[in-house]
Amino acid sequence: MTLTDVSLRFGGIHVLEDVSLEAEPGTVLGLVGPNGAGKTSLFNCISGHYRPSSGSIRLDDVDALAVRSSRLAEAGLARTFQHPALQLDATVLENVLLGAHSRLPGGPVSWSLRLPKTRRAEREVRQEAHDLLERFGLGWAATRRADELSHGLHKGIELCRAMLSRPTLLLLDEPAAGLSHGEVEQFIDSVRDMRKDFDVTIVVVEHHMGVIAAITDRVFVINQGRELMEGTAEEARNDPRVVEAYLGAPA
Ligand SMILES: Nc1ncnc2c1ncn2[C@@H]1O[C@H](COP(=O)(O)OP(=O)(O)OP(=O)(O)O)[C@@H](O)[C@H]1O
Repeated sequence: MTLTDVSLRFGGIHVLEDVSLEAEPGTVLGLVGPNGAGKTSLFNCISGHYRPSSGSIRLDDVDALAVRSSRLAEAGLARTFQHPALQLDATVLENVLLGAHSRLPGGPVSWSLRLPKTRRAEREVRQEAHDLLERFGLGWAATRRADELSHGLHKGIELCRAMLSRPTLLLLDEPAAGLSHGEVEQFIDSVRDMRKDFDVTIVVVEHHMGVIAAITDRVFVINQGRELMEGTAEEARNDPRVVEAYLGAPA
């Protein structure tokens, strides 16, 4: 994924100013910065929820700004949200299966006719959904209604749903927020596990610097809509400009 000179304005407010960054294939890039820095807005630009005022966004060889946002999943993009958006009255498995919509052959007509091709595809994605739930420690919850489960488990379900679309680029928005200590450990293990077995590039917004240090190859620090620095998590942690941006006073 490559962003070049991405700017975003709402009226007179400059939310992002000439942001350029690159996530190398197969790596994990952390996007960090104080509250209001523009991290979620940048995610919204990549996922097509916001249209930048200028600049370019490329996902591999796809010009993301030339594709309708509803088509970005087919181009390999998946994301999770700060507050998981689940169908609360559906089961965990049904929620995860929603992630497969961009992969299934045919349209609504072939689905309603239940053609052999669509039935076979449905069996395959069900099996994959079960495998993902097992992998992320949620196999036991497959038939439970989502509203019976905790916030931490909702985040795990959302991650399975995103992975079922077989993304090449996965955007995670504050995946560790509101998780218990044990759930944070499980999340870190899940990301390490995903890196081994899936060909996916991950960009993660996260305030929990322990998580950032544990899972990222590089971090991009943003402040007031602009790049502050880029480097390893360790370099960011020791950079006086970053400390100042977070604490609001010279280091
Ligand atoms: N739709 C919008 N209209 C107007 N201003 C917006 C809009 N979306 C975001 N902003 C502004 O853009 C700035 C950056 O917000 P953003 O949510 O991207 O920051 P963030 O770094 O994700 O913050 P946090 O860590 O608190 O989630 C804020 O000043 C916010 O008010």
